[in-house]
Amino acid sequence: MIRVGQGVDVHPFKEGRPLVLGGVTIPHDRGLDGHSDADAVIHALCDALLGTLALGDIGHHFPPSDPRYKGKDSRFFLREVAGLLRSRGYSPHQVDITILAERPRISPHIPAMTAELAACLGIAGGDVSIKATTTERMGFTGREEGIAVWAVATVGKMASP
Ligand SMILES: Nc1ccn([C@@H]2O[C@H](COP(=O)(O)O)[C@@H](O)[C@H]2O)c(=O)n1
Ligand SMILES: C[C@@]1(CO)OP(=O)(O)OP(=O)(O)OC[C@H]1O
Repeated sequence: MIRVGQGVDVHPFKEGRPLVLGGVTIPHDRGLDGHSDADAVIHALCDALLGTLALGDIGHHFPPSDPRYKGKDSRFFLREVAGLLRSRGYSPHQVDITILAERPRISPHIPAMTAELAACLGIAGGDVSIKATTTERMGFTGREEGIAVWAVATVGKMASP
């Protein structure tokens, strides 16, 4: 049986922090603020994956009040979420992600991000779709106050051993 989940994450820009998206550090004059490395791509994807089995959200599993997650590489959260799904008999099948950002240009980094996410999830690169769009200078992303990410994921029941 196939199940579907969706997730959204938003982080504000902050000067003096690296910009990490999809497990990749992207050259830019500022990064995203957050308790972890603030990788909004991975956070939205974790929420989509958790949504497939109605398992709550990333903050429920990895509370921002927990000092263990301060500055944490978000690939850790993604691997943990994939493991949680597998422990319940489901594996990630396919993900589709849209990044809303006026700047920087995301498209040159999509191949590296795709490889990172596929490796964390144990799926083929062809099952990871990442897209980017500006919001034509409108709204908080258009004013470059932050970045927003939407993600959809499907998971499937694993064959019994
Ligand atoms: N931060 C971004 C935003 C967009 N792109 C790429 O540019 C194309 C055109 O974007 P529009 O917002 O004008 O539709 C889009 O198809 C993306 O491939 C990008 O790389 N980085
Ligand atoms: C990732 C966590 C980890 O403490 O913190 P943040 O980096 O602030 O990111 P957010 O998207 O607010 O999700 C909540 C937390 O799980």
